[in-house]
Amino acid sequence: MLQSVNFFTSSFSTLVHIPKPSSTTRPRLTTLVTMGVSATVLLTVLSLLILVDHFALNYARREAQQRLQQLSWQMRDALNGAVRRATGDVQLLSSLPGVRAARSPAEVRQALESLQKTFPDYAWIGLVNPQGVVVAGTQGELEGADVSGRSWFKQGRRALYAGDASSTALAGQKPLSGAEQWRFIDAAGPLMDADGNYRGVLCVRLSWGWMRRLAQTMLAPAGDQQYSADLFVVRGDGTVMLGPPGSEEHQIYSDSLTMARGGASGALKETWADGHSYLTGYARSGNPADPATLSWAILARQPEEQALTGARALERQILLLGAILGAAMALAAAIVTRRLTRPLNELSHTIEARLVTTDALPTLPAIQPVDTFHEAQVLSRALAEMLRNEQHHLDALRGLNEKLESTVAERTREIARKALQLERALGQEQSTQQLLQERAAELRAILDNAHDAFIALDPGGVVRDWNLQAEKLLGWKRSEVIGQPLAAMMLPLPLRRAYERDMRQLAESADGATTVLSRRVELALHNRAGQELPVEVSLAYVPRSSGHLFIAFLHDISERKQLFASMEELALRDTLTGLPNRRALMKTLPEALQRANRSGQSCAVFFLDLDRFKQINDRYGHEEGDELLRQFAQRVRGAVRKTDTVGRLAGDEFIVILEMLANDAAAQEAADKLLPALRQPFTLKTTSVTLSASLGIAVHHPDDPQDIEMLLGRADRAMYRHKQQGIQQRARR
Ligand SMILES: Nc1nc2c(ncn2[C@@H]2O[C@H](COP(=O)(O)OP(=O)(O)OP(=O)(O)O)[C@@H](O)[C@H]2O)c(=O)[nH]1
Repeated sequence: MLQSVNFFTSSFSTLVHIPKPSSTTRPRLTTLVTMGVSATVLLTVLSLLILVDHFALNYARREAQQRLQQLSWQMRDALNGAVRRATGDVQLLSSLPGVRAARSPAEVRQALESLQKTFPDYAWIGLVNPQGVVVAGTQGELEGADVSGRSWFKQGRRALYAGDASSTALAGQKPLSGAEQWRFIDAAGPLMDADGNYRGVLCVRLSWGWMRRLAQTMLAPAGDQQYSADLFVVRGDGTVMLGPPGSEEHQIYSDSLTMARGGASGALKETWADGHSYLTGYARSGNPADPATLSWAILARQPEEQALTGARALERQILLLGAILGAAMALAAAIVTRRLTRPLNELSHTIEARLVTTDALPTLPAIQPVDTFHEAQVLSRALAEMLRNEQHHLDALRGLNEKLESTVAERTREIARKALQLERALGQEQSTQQLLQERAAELRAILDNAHDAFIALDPGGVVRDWNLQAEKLLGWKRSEVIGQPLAAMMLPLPLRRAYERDMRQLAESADGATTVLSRRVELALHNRAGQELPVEVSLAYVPRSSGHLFIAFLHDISERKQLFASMEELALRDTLTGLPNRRALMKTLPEALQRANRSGQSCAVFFLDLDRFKQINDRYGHEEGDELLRQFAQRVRGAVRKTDTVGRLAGDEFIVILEMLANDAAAQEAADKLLPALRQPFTLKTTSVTLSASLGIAVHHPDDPQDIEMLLGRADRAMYRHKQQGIQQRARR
């Protein structure tokens, strides 16, 4: 039963299609807007931070690299300047008359020492004679020493030369005053007299301490503020000449070194052998083609993290500032949003309050307009208008509801009626179903007890049903054949093809089905043992919704066939003598003629007729006559070959068919043998008789026409002539 619906028990929210607000699951507009604005502000600040951070770091890195590059250039220029000054001083000395035309070593020494005073970092200045022995040296050092093996002496003989002197080169000699750790820069050049004659080699030895001080000055330009960078001066073989503690006298490898050696200058970021990342400025001093210069690499490096210290500090400041700014903006957004959405909130609260209080009231409460800003004003007025409309609709719906209730009641009664009808129909359906089941059981029983075998086939020739009689007749159990193709199981091969063709035709044409199905056909099937079984089949066609069905009743006709065969046998036998009768002879004789034609060997027909047989009948009675006929037949049968045919034509007339004759005379020979045998006495029941028979011969040659009437006629006429001769002979006697 359907329940009627009262619209006026449902709530106002249902009528105006506004679902009741769920404050626990749905966030308020204020919250959403505040969260949205805050998230936007935070995202903006964060993006700005990332961008500023990225650009600040890149800028700081570039700045640091430029500083380091400039540092390497300054060091390079300082080294070049020092070497130029030393070689220039060698040239200056060689041009001084006090040196070129000195009369004593003391005079030379004086000139040398006055030069040393102008630049205290000259550790030693000396003049060497052409043999390589120091003639004069500042403070008398090394005078008399043999320096012919030194590079600067060998190179300085030919042209201006600059090179470094290691401690090993001075091994075994006392260190020069002011020298630092046995390391110097040597500048040497030839000394020529006024006439251009070679007078020896001048050497200026620059202390390494000068270079170290220069490096310190560069790294601490303001004196108290140390620039946290390392300076490397690297000789051509990669050995550090000047560098941070622990690196000197060791070889280094880096990309910047390779670049500097190639003559390039610049700055890059690279990882050094200690695994740290450095920014490195690089440059090369001197010129490899000029022996008066030092072609060394100058590297200025700074750990990347140190180079970016300032940028990192800026990064932290921006982060802090951004966080404060973001929080402030989010707070501001929340305040502004709250103020903006306040009218909407008021409207929402008003509606919620109405929704809660007016559920069961027939009249809807009014909505007060909100005038705070335009959109809220429009919204509140629209809602108020909508509510007025809804009130009209409510009134209309009330009327409709009353109509609907009566309609629903009517429909409910209608449905109850239909349900009752359906129930009855179902009851009928059940009884029909039961009837059908009973019919099916009856049919099954009929089929199983039927005298004939029953087989049902689907359109594909597959067995669908098989009764008990079919099991007995053909040998297969029902369970074995259901679902199997019939033809493959029990039809001989030639029949199977015809069967399949017929099945196809039946399946394709309904007309074909009726023509085939209206007939009874005899078939020879194979049973389970493989024996041939003659059956008479009557077919029926059962159309169904899901594919038609062929049903066949098979009747065993073995007995009928045997009876028919024995009747046919009887019809061809003479009942008195047991010999083939006239009908049989009329079938046998054409076959014998055909065989003669095929084999090419003649055959012959004897026409035999008993002489005066009527008298036997008349004198001794018919029974004795019959007996005589029987014995006569046996005697003829015994006097010819087994392959020859002996038959009784009628009364006392007999026919003998002789086949496979070697020649025409053979027939006569057979007759000559037969006739004497027939003249022997016949012992009957009451008496013994002797008689004769007349015999006519007709020979059929292979090429003769196949005319049995003509052949029998010839034999008959010959017999007649023979009989006439017999009569005449008896008359003469
Ligand atoms: N007992 C007996 N007699 C038969 C049978 N069929 C025919 N006959 C008799 O055989 C006799 C045949 O006689 P015919 O054909 O006149 O000739 P026939 O007496 O032998 O004289 P010819 O042939 O001229 O020598 C008839 O009297 C028939 O009744 C039979 O089945 N049994």
